[in-house]
Amino acid sequence: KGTTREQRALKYLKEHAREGDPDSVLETFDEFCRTQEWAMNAAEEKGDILDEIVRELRPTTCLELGTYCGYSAVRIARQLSPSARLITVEVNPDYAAVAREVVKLAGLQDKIEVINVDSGDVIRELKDKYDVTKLDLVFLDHWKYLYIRDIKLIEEEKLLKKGSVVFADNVIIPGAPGYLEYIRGSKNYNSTFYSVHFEYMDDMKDGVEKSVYIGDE
Ligand SMILES: O=C(NCCO)c1cc(-c2ccc(F)cc2)cc(O)c1O
Ligand SMILES: [Mg+2]
Repeated sequence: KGTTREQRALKYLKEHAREGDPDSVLETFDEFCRTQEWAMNAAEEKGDILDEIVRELRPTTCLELGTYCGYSAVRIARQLSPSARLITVEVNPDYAAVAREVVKLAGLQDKIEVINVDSGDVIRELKDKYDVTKLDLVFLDHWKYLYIRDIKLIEEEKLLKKGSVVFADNVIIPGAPGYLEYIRGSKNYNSTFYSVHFEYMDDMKDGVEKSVYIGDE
């Protein structure tokens, strides 16, 4: 076909979603994944939990690791207040290119910055290069073996404050080696596990973990 699944998804969104309408982009993306081709978006059930976290937390500065096509970036940013923003990091250039288009289609390019780098490099630069003081919300959804490395980097950089939320996808499928043990064993977090369906698969169970930072700043 010469096109990638992500490019086919973008084409479908451009043809079927209402431009400038984030809700329409998300609904259309879910429809694509249920009727045309599966994709590793956070999807409806995980998305509803993410929506609730954003509504309750009212974050000013959000960091997402693992943009993919921008589904969860749009999901987060559509509820952000006017001055709030989301920095989303994607190491794969093809995914980042599609994500930028999806963000633009949703009309959220003023709230979302897609950065095509390795998460380990950008976390060290957030304060100096990206003008970040503290992170109110972190969404971990990138390579699963990097969750543990990157949460330790985020702590090392003192980017969390009391009440900051770290939300992790896929803690069951594929699982994030060492992450659950680390975060649940740490006195600096209060963690809650949510049993959810794996994206677009009503007969498969995954899990997400919400951890509230209560440690020293
Ligand atoms: O690797 C993932 N994300 C980082 C790369 O962008 C990822 C993978 C899967 C998945 C895929 C294939 C399968 F068979 C099982 C799990 C699901 C997800 O939600 C994910 O976030
Ligand atoms: Mg995921």
